Amino acid sequence: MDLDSLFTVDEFEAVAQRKLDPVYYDYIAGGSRDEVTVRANLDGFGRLSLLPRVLRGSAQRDLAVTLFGARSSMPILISPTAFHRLVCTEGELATARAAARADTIMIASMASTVAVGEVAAAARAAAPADHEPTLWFQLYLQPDLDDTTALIARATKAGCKALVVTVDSPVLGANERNHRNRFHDLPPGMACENLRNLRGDEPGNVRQIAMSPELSWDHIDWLREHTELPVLLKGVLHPEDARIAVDHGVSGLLLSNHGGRQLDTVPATIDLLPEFVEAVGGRVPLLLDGGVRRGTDVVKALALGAVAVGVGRPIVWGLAAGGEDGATRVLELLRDELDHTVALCGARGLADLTPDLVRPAAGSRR
Ligand SMILES: Cc1cc2nc3c(=O)[nH]c(=O)nc-3n(C[C@H](O)[C@H](O)[C@H](O)COP(=O)(O)O)c2cc1C
Ligand SMILES: CC(C)CC(=O)C(=O)O
Repeated sequence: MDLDSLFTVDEFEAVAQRKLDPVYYDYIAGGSRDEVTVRANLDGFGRLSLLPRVLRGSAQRDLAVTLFGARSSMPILISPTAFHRLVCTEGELATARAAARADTIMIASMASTVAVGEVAAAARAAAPADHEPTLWFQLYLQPDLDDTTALIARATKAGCKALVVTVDSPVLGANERNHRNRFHDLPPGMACENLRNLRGDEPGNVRQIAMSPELSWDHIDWLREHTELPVLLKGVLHPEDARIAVDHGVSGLLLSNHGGRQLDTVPATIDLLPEFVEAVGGRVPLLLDGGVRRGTDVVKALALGAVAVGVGRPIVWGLAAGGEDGATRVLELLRDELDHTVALCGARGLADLTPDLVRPAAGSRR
C-alpha cells in the first residue's frame, strides 16, 4: 500500500474496510444500537463553521501542549481503543511507535492485545534519543479491587503518567453488528494481555474485563488514595457529573461518548462542550474525543474550550492500512491539517483559538 497516496482519514477508513475481515471492520466502525451517536459525533462538527481573523502575523505557529507535566507536540492524542492485533500483526507495539514518532500521547487501552509494559518499551525504543514518550493507561475499574490494584501497579511500573478511568460502561454497549456477526471472542492466540496472570499465581490465566454497575464515586475516591498518578475520567456526559467529578478531586476530564458505542442517542461531544466548560469553570483541563476526522474539527474543539482532542477510529484505520507507518501518517495528516487550519484562522497558536471563531453552520460535512 502506498500510504503517501492517502490524504484523508476517510481514505484510510476506505482502505481499512477493503483490507479487514468485515467482522472486525464492523466491530471497529460500529456503535451501539441505531448508531445515532456515531453519526451525531461527525455531524456535530459539520454543523459548526469557522470564522477566521486576519492580519495577526501568524507565521510561527506552536501547536504543542503540556498536559500533567508532559509535553505533546500537538493537541491530538490517541484515544484508547482495544485489540489492535485484530488489525495489524504488531498490534499496540505499532501504535506506540507511531505515537512516539509523532511525539504525541498514547492512551493505552486496558483491553490491549499487548501488555502495557511491552507497549511502553516499544514507545521508548522508537522515540528520538532526547525524548521521553508519554503513555497514559485507560482503566476499567474492576469490582474486584485487588485486580484493579494489580492493573494500576502494572501501568505504573510501565511508566504510564496518568490513569484514564472509563466511567460510561456500567454494562457493555450493544453493538448489534457484533451480534449479527457472532463476534464475541478474540481469535485464538489473542487476549487482553494486561489481564494475564493478574495475581501472579494463575499462570496462563487471562481474566475477562468486568463491566460493573456497582461502581460509584466512592471508587473514584478509593482510586485517588491508591495512586499518585493524575486521574482523569472518560465518559462523563452530564455537566452535573462533571462538577461532581471535579469536587472528587479528579485531575482532568475526557469528554467522550465512547465513539457512540455505549448509550445510543447521547449528544455529540462537541455539542456538549460549551456546557462542560461552564460546569468545570477552568478547574481542570478538559479533553474531548468523538468524530474528530479533520484539522478543522480539532480547531473547533479547541476554540470551544478543549485543551486537546483524542482520535480513536482514525488510528485503527491507519494501523489497518499500514501498521506503524499507517498510524504515523494519519497523525501527520491531522497535524498538517491542524497547522493549516490554525494559519487560515489567523491564529498564532492554540491560545488564539477562541470561542468567537466558531459559529453555527448550515448543512453538514457528510
Ligand atoms: C474499536 C474501538 C475500541 C475501543 N476500545 C475502547 C477501550 O478499550 N476503552 C475505552 O475507554 N474506550 C474505547 N473506545 C472508545 C475510544 O476511546 C474513543 O472514545 C472513541 O473511539 C472516539 O471516537 P472516534 O472513534 O470517533 O475518534 C473504543 C473505540 C473503538 C472504535
Ligand atoms: C473491550 C471493550 C470493552 C473495548 C471497548 O471499549 C469498545 O470496544 O468500545
